[in-house]
Amino acid sequence: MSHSSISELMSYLDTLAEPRIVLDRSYNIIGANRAYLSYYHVGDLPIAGRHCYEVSHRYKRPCDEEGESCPLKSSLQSGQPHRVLHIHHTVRGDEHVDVELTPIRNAEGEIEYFVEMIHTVRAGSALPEGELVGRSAAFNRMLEQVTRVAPSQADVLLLGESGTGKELVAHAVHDASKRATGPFVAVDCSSLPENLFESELFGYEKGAFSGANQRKQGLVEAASGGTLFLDEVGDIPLGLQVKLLRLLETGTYRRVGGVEPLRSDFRLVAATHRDLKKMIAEGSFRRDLYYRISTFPILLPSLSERMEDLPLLMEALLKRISTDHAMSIHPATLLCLSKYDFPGNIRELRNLIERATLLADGDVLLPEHFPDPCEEKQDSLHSGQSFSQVMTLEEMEKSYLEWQVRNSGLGRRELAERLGIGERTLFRKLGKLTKI
Ligand SMILES: Nc1ncnc2c1ncn2[C@@H]1O[C@H](COP(=O)(O)OP(=O)(O)OP(=O)(O)O)[C@@H](O)[C@H]1O
Repeated sequence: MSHSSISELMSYLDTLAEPRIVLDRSYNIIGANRAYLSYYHVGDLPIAGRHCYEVSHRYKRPCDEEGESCPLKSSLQSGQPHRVLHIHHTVRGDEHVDVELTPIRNAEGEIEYFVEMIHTVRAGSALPEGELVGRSAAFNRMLEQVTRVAPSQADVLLLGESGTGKELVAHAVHDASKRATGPFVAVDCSSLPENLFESELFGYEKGAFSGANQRKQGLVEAASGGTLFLDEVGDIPLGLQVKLLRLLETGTYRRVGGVEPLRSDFRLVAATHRDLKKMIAEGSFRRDLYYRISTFPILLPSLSERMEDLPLLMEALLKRISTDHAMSIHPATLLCLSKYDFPGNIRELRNLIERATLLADGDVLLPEHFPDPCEEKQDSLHSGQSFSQVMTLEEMEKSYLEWQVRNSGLGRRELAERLGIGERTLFRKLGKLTKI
């Protein structure tokens, strides 16, 4: 591509409101549009010639060498455009962004440059101020799927253990869709008794049964123009599954006691913590309904699969709990909670934090305020027993650091300083909490 064609391309990219850069095959930035320059900390040095991973991530090496997927590498290998969700350092702090790379070929058909398009993702947040927060690889994979499916009309099936955030994700799908200004109607299928299910969902006509003094709108009708969220869809009794299937197939339903077929235009987001395939094998869930609702399944990670998010989640949940003074979390608390497996996931974490804020007299949440997960653990190094058994130097170092975090009474910055290492190194050495 000639110099003048690059300038023409750059002047076109300058007219666009979202950040764009042109890269060569070696991650060098050839040019950036105005939106990019105002969105990222570019400093005083000229942008041309700097590496994309340095400006967007502050990495010293390409993303794939830092354990992330690199769209440039994927695009070079496949010759196709590539899209990934990354967290970038922007002027507003760390943000989830949808990065799309499109290869540009020269006259010989070889890839010479790439245009990188960056869209901010508002569905999730890497900062504690957000609603749906997270920054771990497992969370980012889930958010990437939300970002892909939300703008489409496709029905979504959210699969995950109880308390993993299925309702929050259903909201995020709705908010990022074209129906965002329409209603979001949530139905908890597990709490609806079988005899009320139909009348609640489809409504009823006056006189349909004794007590039906006037016509009542059903939830399906209320969701028209928006999203219908069927939580615990696996709990719908078999007899009613066929009625739901008919509604989804034809878009029509009848009020209880009504004859006229009615139409509702909603997008379905269903969720369950059950294993629907196993239920099909056992005969308690209809196969045809499963295929109808599982167009786009999204697996929500359990909290134990995204433990790097623990500090961020704790901070976010603490902000939501109203206390009369600001509270903080002691590093020893983080350490002990990081070893707990949270069967109740984020809901359990929220409840534990709420209880801890009531138990704490001061403004720091200590392990003793989390009695169940943090009950006294055997501290081998402390008791001196460790020296009678051989352990690797790495294990020894970890035990020592854990003991210091628990017993030194120092904050994490101070402790790291006294140990002569950086804060991140301290927590990396401690194991799971790699991204504190
Ligand atoms: N990523 C997240 N960031 C912040 N808060 C979260 C996140 N995920 C879940 N929560 C919080 O955890 C709690 C449980 O979430 P939610 O009710 O969405 O879970 P669920 O999977 O729908 O649970 P169930 O299956 O029991 O209905 C809520 O208070 C929610 O705000």
